Amino acid sequence: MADQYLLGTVVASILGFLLLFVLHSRRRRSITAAGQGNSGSLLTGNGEADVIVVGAGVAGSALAYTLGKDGRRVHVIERDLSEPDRIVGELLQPGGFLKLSELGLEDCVDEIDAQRIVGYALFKDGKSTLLSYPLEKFHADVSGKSFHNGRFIQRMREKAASLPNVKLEQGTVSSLIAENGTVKGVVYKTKSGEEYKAFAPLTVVCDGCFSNLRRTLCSPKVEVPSSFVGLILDNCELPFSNHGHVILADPSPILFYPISSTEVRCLVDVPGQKVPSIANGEMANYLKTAMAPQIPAELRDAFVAAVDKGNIRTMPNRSMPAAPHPTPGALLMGDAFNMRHPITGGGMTVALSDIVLLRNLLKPLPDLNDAAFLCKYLESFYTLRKPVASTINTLAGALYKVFSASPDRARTEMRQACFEYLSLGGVFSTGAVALLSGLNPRPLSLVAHFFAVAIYGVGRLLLPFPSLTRMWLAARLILGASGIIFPIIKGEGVRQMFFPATIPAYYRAPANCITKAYS
Ligand SMILES: Cc1cc2nc3c(=O)[nH]c(=O)nc-3n(C[C@H](O)[C@H](O)[C@H](O)COP(=O)(O)OP(=O)(O)OC[C@H]3O[C@@H](n4cnc5c(N)ncnc54)[C@H](O)[C@@H]3O)c2cc1C
Repeated sequence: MADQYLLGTVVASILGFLLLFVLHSRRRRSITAAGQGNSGSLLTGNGEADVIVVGAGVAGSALAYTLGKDGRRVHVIERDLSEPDRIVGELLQPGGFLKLSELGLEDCVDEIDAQRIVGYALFKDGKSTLLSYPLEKFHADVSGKSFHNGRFIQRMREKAASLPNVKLEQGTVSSLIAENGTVKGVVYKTKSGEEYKAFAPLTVVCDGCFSNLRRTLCSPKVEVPSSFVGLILDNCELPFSNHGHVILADPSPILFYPISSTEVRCLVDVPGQKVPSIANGEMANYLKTAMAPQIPAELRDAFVAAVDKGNIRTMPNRSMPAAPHPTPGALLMGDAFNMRHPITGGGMTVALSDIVLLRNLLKPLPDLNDAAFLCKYLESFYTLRKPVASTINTLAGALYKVFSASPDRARTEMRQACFEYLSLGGVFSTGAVALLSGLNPRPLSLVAHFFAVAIYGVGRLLLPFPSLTRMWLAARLILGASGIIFPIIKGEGVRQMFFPATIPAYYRAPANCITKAYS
């Protein structure tokens, strides 16, 4: 009897101990309220987060919020949680704002002194033309938004971190953890130098244009056609308020747009891989002697004052077509995945559009644990994103070339034709601006407008009296236009860009896919 009593006590103690242990470890596993910079040790061990997001820039913070809102447990690891101060991502196109709204993040442009942008003013050889975004069909709030990039990102980080199932932690991810070709998580270091591992069924790498982690997940073919040199003009009035300003300068364009109620961002494009040195004054000299004379008179003094003030920043303009290696357990997003020349300010629109698509694809999945299935399932993501992403990418590459000066006479004619075509107004400018703004990113419309510009250029050359020289120039113009656009389209993938209908229905319909996979 005493033995039975003793045995009962031991069994009860063991059960009690096990129960306490389970309860304790469950509490440890729950993801802590975000934004507190909690120790990463809470999240080591498989299955404790559903998704790890590397990088909380534009893409990472928007993704963390949207997946968190859908009930996923998200662990975001960001190298630096302080407010970024950079010259990138300061003008969100109206199409990007619509995507931001779809994600429920539209209030992130509130209270940051963001400016409403309703179109562009294009300047060439002392003439200007206004190109309005076709916003008539949209709610009054919809427009382009320009702001300090860091303020916008902090708002999105705060919003993601306000969800109880999102943990936002400061740390630098050094590598992905892979087992038998499947990514299981990441290794990261905190600010104090401690190294941790975090595991999740899905790791989304959003570590931006200088990504160190993308190498195993894609074949990066990065090109750097030019750099932007950034200045801030204080307390100056733009010739056309609430408009982005594009100056078709020589050798390449200069942009102006407001980023707050008192500041105007100026980005001067410098072609090639190298920029004049800022340290020895070469840059200031270049800006004042070569660029300032090409700037509209209303802005020149403020431009020179900004150069003299000395806060000159540079950033390489990179382009990289998306070339993923679909890998179980991991995905690339944002600039780590795909880049285009920033002349059209399309990067954030593509990133946000990709996030909306990914969110929609993941929504019906009850869990993300079957890495092989998820990887196969998400192959559709790469195809479905093409019409939007490739249109914006192709337009950026093509417009940068057309807007840049060239010693080639045919290219000079194409540049002039483009300015005049856009100045025609009506369907000619609206169609092109609808593409640029991300409001109607359709590949066929892009090709139609591009060749309409070329044909307009041919008309300028041949009418009213064609000569042999002009006919030859017109032929070269058409060849030059084809030489600009077709290689970019080829890089983007012709079939996926123009024939998305050829995607097997299996991939296009998440619901079918799940029924199939789980039946
Ligand atoms: C000069 C220039 C101007 C531009 N202007 C515009 C514009 O006006 N409009 C527009 O739409 N687009 C613009 N773009 C493009 C736009 O900036 C990008 O498309 C956008 O910022 C991409 O977002 P992202 O989240 O991928 O990268 P980012 O916003 O750069 O975020 C990457 C994040 O990852 C973090 N990170 C990096 N490595 C690690 C690591 N190892 N571990 C943890 N965290 C890490 C970084 O700290 C950063 O916070 C511009 C680009 C350039 C170069």
